[in-house]
Amino acid sequence: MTRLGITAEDQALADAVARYATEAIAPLASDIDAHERSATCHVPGLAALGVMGMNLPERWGGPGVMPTAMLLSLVEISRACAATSSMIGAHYLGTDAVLIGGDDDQRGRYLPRAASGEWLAGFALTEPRGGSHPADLRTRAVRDGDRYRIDGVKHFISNAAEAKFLVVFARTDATAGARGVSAFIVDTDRPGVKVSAPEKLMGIRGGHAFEVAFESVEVPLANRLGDEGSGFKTAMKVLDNSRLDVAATSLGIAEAALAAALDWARERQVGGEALAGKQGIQWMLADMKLRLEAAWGLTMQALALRSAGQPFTLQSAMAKLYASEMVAFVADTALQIHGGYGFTREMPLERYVRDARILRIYEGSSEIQRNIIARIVLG
Ligand SMILES: CC(C)(COP(=O)(O)OP(=O)(O)OC[C@H]1O[C@@H](n2cnc3c(N)ncnc32)[C@H](O)[C@@H]1OP(=O)(O)O)[C@@H](O)C(=O)NCCC(=O)NCCSC(=O)CCS(=O)O
Repeated sequence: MTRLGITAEDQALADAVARYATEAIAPLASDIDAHERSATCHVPGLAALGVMGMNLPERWGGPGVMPTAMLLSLVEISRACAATSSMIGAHYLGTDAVLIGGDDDQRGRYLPRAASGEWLAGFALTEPRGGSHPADLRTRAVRDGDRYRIDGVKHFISNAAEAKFLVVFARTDATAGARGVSAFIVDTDRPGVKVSAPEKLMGIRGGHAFEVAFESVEVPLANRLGDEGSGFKTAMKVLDNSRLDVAATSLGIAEAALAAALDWARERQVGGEALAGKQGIQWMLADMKLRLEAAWGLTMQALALRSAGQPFTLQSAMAKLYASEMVAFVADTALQIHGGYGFTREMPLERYVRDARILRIYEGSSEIQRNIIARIVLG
């Protein structure tokens, strides 16, 4: 379907990613899910297409494309395998943090090798005692001359076991709330970095997430991103971006679920008539399409503002909230249309439903998005 606001160049890139996703990613999606295999097996192929650095400008190793091309690519990847998209999203969280919060020395040391797929990145903000209110985080970074010593525990950190580096948010001032949080690039091979076994997840099972303990981990001053106390704002800016990646994942799963439901409705015969001939099914399909298109609209609006360099916190929160709730409805309704077959693991519908569930939770739950929206509209 033609969408306004997409250039021929963006579309051509997304089409190349779509071909790769269909040929190389989709055939492995069910196996990755069933055996909880890491979706990082796709990193070399994705890097060759420029996807691992699509959030980065050419100067730092990216292909230098607009955010729209990146979003369309994530939609295509999610249509094939949401776990792969989630793994890429976590990589973008880490590299966006270096791009946004770092200086040119840090960008030069880390970003080109992340864009080439040689190094995987992650983003360590969430802690076991809470993820929704990161201003309360307890991980500490204590300065000692030209280095910091980091102690604390982070939870649900995607990519951690395979990441070359994590951007870790830690408290440098115990009394300053959000203004007491600083961000650090931590190489995961530093002594004292301990990564747990992967969590047992309901969905996106190939997007592995871990608890990571930091036990007196020494980090050079040269790896602090920005000034002391600037880490919270860096995290918030990164999350403005990443919530659109979650919207893209939602769109991709929903596109796949709707396509499956349409095929099934056309082919499945009940009482000598295709399901598609029944008004009850038609109304389900109409509601799915309606909500999917509304989510596209909100996402493209947020992207247009982001591309224009304008504030888009509100639009990003609305796109993430609406798209992640939309895909829950679309995936569940697609499964319903498939009846008992949709409930089997022979078909991808149950995977779509499971994969979609996290999208209402991570990178700010639906409730957090509502808080952000309400705060902004109330002024
Ligand atoms: C809901 C929250 C936004 C509320 O935050 P706070 O109330 O604690 O902080 P504020 O007072 O609003 O802001 C403090 C400070 O930061 C500035 N700020 C806030 N938002 C932005 C922004 N979007 N861009 C730039 N700056 C921002 C604000 O102006 C203040 O600055 P001053 O001090 O006044 O100068 C927040 O708690 C929130 O977003 N919570 C959700 C956290 C979340 O999404 N966690 C998920 C982590 S990542 C993940 O889940 C995936 C991990 S992975 O897959 O490995």
